[in-house]
Amino acid sequence: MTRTCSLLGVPVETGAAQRGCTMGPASLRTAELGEIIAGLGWQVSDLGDLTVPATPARAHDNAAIHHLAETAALIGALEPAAFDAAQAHDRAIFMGGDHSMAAGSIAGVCRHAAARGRPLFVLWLDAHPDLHRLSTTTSGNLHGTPMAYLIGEPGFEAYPPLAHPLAPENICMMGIRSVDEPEAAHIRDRGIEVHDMRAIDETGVLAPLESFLARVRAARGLLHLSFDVDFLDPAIAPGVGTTVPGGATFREAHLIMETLCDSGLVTSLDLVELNPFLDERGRTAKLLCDLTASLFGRRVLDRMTRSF
Ligand SMILES: NC(=[NH2+])NCCC[C@H](N)C(=O)O
Ligand SMILES: [Mn+2]
Ligand SMILES: [Mn+2]
Repeated sequence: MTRTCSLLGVPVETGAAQRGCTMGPASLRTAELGEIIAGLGWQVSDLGDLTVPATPARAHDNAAIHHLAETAALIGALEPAAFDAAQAHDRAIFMGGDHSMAAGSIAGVCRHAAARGRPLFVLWLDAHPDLHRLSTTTSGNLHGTPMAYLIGEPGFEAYPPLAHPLAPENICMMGIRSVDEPEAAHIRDRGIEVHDMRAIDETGVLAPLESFLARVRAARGLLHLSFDVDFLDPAIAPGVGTTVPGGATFREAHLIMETLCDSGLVTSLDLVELNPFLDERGRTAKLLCDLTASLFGRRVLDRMTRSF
């Protein structure tokens, strides 16, 4: 039977410092994400873009925070949409949008996993852990907070209540190379598995990934991949507002996607932080499509000549 895959656009940029991520879903569609996945034998349904109801502004004790009400409304709208998409399709893709949306997509997928009686695991590919509480962010950019919310850190009363927190031991972060002190404290205290770029330089991506996948398999878990564009080196992926030098290479990223494909464990995916306003002739959008193709069964060596 043909396997099904849904695409949901989440055009939000209120969690970031710079504007532009609202164009992310359109850019991924222009780069033919849906057509590429369909070409690999999947039945693809584009669910269109999420609409988020307008809400009155809300203040917070932390005066740096901006767009709090918008972010809370986004999470409230995306959680049920993500739950429905995951329930109805074999794979669900959430096209961002800045990374604040992961608070809603992963919350919905967590509820879906719980409904199936399976634990949810998250592979977080990012330069940043996005583990700020509302009280610790100094930038006030709420794309720096979704992971803290999802693991049930305190102080998130302004966000929707979380029915199914994510177990910190079910998270694996790779590519991390920009961490603020309060985030480092959470990583230590909550025992989150983090492979920073130094570790990847030393071990490569395969060994830590395989051992995480073995844990997911042993627990009969569902696996969500949250892919922040700034995981990649800015030289190959310039279309993002929070570039950090020294990111993952083209080959490392494809190896991760192919290994995930072989595992058959990934059931949902965020593609976040794509900022087409900063991109160069669509090359970052095209690269994200190619990486997603590897996740859905394309072999990189078949298509090394594809130009972008
Ligand atoms: N999703 C992202 N790109 N997050 C970047 C966050 C950067 C920084 N830690 C902050 O809180 O402002
Ligand atoms: Mn991020
Ligand atoms: Mn990031």
